[in-house]
Amino acid sequence: MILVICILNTNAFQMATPYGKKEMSLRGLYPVASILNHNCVPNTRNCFNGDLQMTVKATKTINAGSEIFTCYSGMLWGTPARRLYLYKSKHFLCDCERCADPTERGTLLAALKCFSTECQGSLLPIQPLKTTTAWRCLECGMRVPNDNICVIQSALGSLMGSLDLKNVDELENFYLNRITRYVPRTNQIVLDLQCRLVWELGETDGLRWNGKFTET
Ligand SMILES: C[S@@+](CC[C@H](N)C(=O)[O-])C[C@H]1O[C@@H](n2cnc3c(N)ncnc32)[C@H](O)[C@@H]1O
Repeated sequence: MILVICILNTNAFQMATPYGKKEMSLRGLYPVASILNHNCVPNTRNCFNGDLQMTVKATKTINAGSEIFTCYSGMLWGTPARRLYLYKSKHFLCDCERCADPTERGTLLAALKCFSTECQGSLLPIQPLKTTTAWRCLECGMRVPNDNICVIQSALGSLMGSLDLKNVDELENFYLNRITRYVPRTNQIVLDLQCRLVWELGETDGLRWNGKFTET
């Protein structure tokens, strides 16, 4: 008899929270859960107990006969980031409803600032399921070729890579004073910074939430 065991997620997954110092990188073998297909709006979430046993819990009503989905990628990543990750690590291009919606259900997670200096609008992919799609400003309609978008995305990646994520003052300063010069507040980078800051300010000794973290 051949027993086939699938690895649910070949990437190290994090216990507790991806932002905390208590995080551990582990790999797990979960043969039943590994059967689940991916959707960017999944109807389940994975929970782990202290013995690392996994429970798959429904997050909404799942009618009989409907497919049970998990999410292989980050839930708060924008469509280009999710699709690239899924393609590189799982070898498929997701074409779910969320990926097909340029606004991602109005969340604008991948939005970039319009290239026109007179415009305050957000750029979004015109055809998000096409990897080389041009982007267009929701406000002024300006069309930007995909190559130019890639340059900005790569520069943002380098900018984020240069940040010391453990330095709360640096993170806070970057969040309050710099990042929104480059991307709209809806962008996944802003959300990620907010989550990191909430975690660090809430959980680090001496940095308890004290009104220091204020929106401007
Ligand atoms: C962990 S397996 C999932 C179970 C697999 N569908 C099976 O039948 O054994 C992961 C693989 O399933 C496929 N897959 C999962 N979700 C998908 C989706 N939304 N669209 C296309 N392929 C998907 C991809 O080939 C991916 O690498």
